[in-house]
Amino acid sequence: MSAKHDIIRIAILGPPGNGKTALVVKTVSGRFIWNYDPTLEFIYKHAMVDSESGGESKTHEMEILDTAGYTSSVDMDSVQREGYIKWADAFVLLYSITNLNSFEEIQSLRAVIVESKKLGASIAIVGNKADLTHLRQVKYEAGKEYADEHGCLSYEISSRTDCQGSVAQPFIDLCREVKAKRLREGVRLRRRSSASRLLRKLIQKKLTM
Ligand SMILES: Nc1nc2c(ncn2[C@@H]2O[C@H](COP(=O)(O)OP(=O)(O)OP(=O)(O)O)[C@@H](O)[C@H]2O)c(=O)[nH]1
Repeated sequence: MSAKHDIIRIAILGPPGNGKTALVVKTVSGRFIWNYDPTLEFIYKHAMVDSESGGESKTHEMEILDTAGYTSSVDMDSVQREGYIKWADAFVLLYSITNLNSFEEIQSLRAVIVESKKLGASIAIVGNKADLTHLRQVKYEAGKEYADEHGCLSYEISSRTDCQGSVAQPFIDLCREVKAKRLREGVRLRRRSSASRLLRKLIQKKLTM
């Protein structure tokens, strides 16, 4: 069993009806389901094999929170939203390419997350329902440009038709990013504590001279 700090917590946020539950169900079970209870909120525990991570395959253990049952980020209880943001290491902000409002909505959500997560959040901007191109309201370039501009990962997916496993990619990439950040942070903290140990020794030496 892995240590608790190896588990990556990912919250899926976004306005309703754009496929948060469909995405998480597809990712963890490989199945697409048409109808869900919109008021349910779940945490799914999942392990995902990452075969491209540095040659040998690695497993990412994650908890995925499917948030549900609110009508917009403005309506979402701010305490509840703060709770989600505090809980998560990384975020999937999900909009539908067929719904321009949903794209605007996730931009407000990103701003709230960035404001709250002082240490920097790992965020994937994900456009769902890519199978419905005839109903497209958000251009591929618009999603990509927005994500690039704000240092986020970006994807277009279809939870319905995906059969290549690409719905899993945002989760794998977020896990890689969070693990790399933790590694860098660990090295920085170790460096800082050995530097302060050295400083303490020098001061002690000076005092005893
Ligand atoms: N065509 C198509 N339909 C999708 C896709 N993903 C989800 N849907 C449909 O969109 C509707 C809403 O999906 P949900 O997964 O319930 O959306 P949600 O964001 O979880 O909604 P709330 O739980 O109300 O917040 C359902 O009818 C899904 O079947 C997709 O990639 N393509």
